[in-house]
Amino acid sequence: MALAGKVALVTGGAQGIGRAVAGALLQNAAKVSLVDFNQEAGEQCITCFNQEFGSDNSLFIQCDVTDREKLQDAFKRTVEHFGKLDIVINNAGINNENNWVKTIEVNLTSVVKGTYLGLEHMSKEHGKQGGVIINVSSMAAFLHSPHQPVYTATKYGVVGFTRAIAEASEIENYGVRINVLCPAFVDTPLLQSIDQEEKMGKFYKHKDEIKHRMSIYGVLKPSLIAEGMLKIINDNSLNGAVMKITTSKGIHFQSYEPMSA
Ligand SMILES: NC(=O)C1=CN([C@@H]2O[C@H](COP(=O)(O)OP(=O)(O)OC[C@H]3O[C@@H](n4cnc5c(N)ncnc54)[C@H](O)[C@@H]3O)[C@@H](O)[C@H]2O)C=CC1
Ligand SMILES: CC/C=C\C[C@H](O)/C=C/C=C\C=C\C=C\C(=O)[C@@H](O)C/C=C\CCC(=O)O
Repeated sequence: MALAGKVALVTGGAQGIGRAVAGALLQNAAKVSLVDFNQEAGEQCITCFNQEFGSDNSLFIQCDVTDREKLQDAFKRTVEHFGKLDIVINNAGINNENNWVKTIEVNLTSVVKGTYLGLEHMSKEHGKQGGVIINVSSMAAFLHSPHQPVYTATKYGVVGFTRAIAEASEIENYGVRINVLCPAFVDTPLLQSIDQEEKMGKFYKHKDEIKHRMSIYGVLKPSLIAEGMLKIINDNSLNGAVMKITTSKGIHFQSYEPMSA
């Protein structure tokens, strides 16, 4: 998919990985709708993007992705503003073992909802032109974190859901490619949650073990994750792909044995 003129909706786009991929999309002449619940971060991000890329190419919509009606409205406002939707990146995520219900709502339930909303606005079954969806998981879906059991579960779930709905899209000829991206540790504000007892709960006493893993596995730059996302968007052959990004192997893909009876 050539990026110039394409319209992307990025949840959690106000900072971290979401902001990095939004900037990369704008640098490639796409237009972006940042959907984030952090009003201050969103306004600061949009101010920077408007200065660098012009005021017609970015939109910030304050929205908690766990509020289904507001998320539905954010998609609707994005299409009303830019006239169409081509790319959806379900990126918003949290690390909160102390409020694991919220963690499931943000990291998994909202990714499912965002995927279905993306299909509503891009799928041929709704008379639309097609598109691409990227759901953000984690390397925690391959190397589970004993100190983040619910976070780990949500990221496993994102991989499984994405692989399944991608095959459904192929079978039903939706015209929408759906892929999942699994980064290792990335240098974003999310990492601060490791030091926050209100986020780690009873696993807080293990924070140094997580930091030890980070020292072993390294910490990636958000720009490399953005590079992986653009690779997925630009490669029309990718559907149901599980991209992994690690310091040891860079951007690579998980392979799976063909399904057999
Ligand atoms: N930072 C890391 O080490 C890794 C992060 N990831 C995943 O990447 C994604 C992005 O994470 P980061 O950029 O690192 O985090 P971040 O905390 O820097 O940015 C996340 C953004 O999502 C927004 N957000 C959180 N909950 C929201 C909600 N309910 N509604 C709307 N917006 C919400 C935040 O306001 C923030 O702007 C997450 O799904 C995370 O699990 C995956 C692997 C590694
Ligand atoms: C507060 C931050 C919380 C979570 C951050 C992130 O979502 C969690 C990451 C968990 C595990 C990261 C593992 C990283 C592994 C590597 O970097 C690889 O180099 C290890 C080598 C092989 C992995 C085997 C494989 O590729 O399947």
